[in-house]
Amino acid sequence: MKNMVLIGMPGAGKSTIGVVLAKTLGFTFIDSDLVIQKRENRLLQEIIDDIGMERFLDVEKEAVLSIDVSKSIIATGGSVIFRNETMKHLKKLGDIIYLKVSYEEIERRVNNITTRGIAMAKGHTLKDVYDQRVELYEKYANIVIDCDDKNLEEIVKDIKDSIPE
Ligand SMILES: Nc1ncnc2c1ncn2[C@@H]1O[C@H](COP(=O)(O)OP(=O)(O)O)[C@@H](O)[C@H]1O
Ligand SMILES: O=C(O)C1=C[C@@H](OP(=O)(O)O)[C@@H](O)[C@H](O)C1
Ligand SMILES: [Mg+2]
Repeated sequence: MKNMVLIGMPGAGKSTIGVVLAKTLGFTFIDSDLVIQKRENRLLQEIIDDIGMERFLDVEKEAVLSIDVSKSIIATGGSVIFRNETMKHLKKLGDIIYLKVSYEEIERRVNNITTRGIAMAKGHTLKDVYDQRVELYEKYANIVIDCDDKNLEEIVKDIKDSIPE
């Protein structure tokens, strides 16, 4: 059975919503960030600090390519859209669902950009990251869920309602 893949900005809710969605559908939950951390045996921020953004994206790619599952919700990291090969693999696994959240709301939620592990170019602000990524999230998604002003339960319902039969 097909999987559902959640994409979107850091702080969009991929990990928190993904686990609840999986539970209500009877699916398995996978967070690609945890796959990376287990393979590398260290935290995301430590990897990014050590090898830099570009090589982190390759580490992320290899971790995602190792995911071969069915009937699962896959929460990805926000930077997953930067490697086309990574996204091709995820597309093969299932529907790509973009959790769309306004910049203002992301800014409210993400107040630890230097420690929560964001793959961003030197000198870039969170706004630069947002503006650069939005079109990529939209390009790869086949389902877009507007998440502003909605609680977790409402978003889970919207995702379930959006799934093609
Ligand atoms: N719909 C929502 N409304 C308000 N806060 C939310 C919502 N979804 C997630 N959050 C909060 O945003 C933060 C980041 O969520 P997280 O699932 O870690 O995002 P991601 O995995 O996309 O980076 C968490 O503190 C979470 O409680
Ligand atoms: O957006 C990013 O650059 C990243 C987001 C993180 O995941 P979340 O989106 O779950 O925070 C994680 O994959 C990594 O540290 C890079
Ligand atoms: Mg997450």
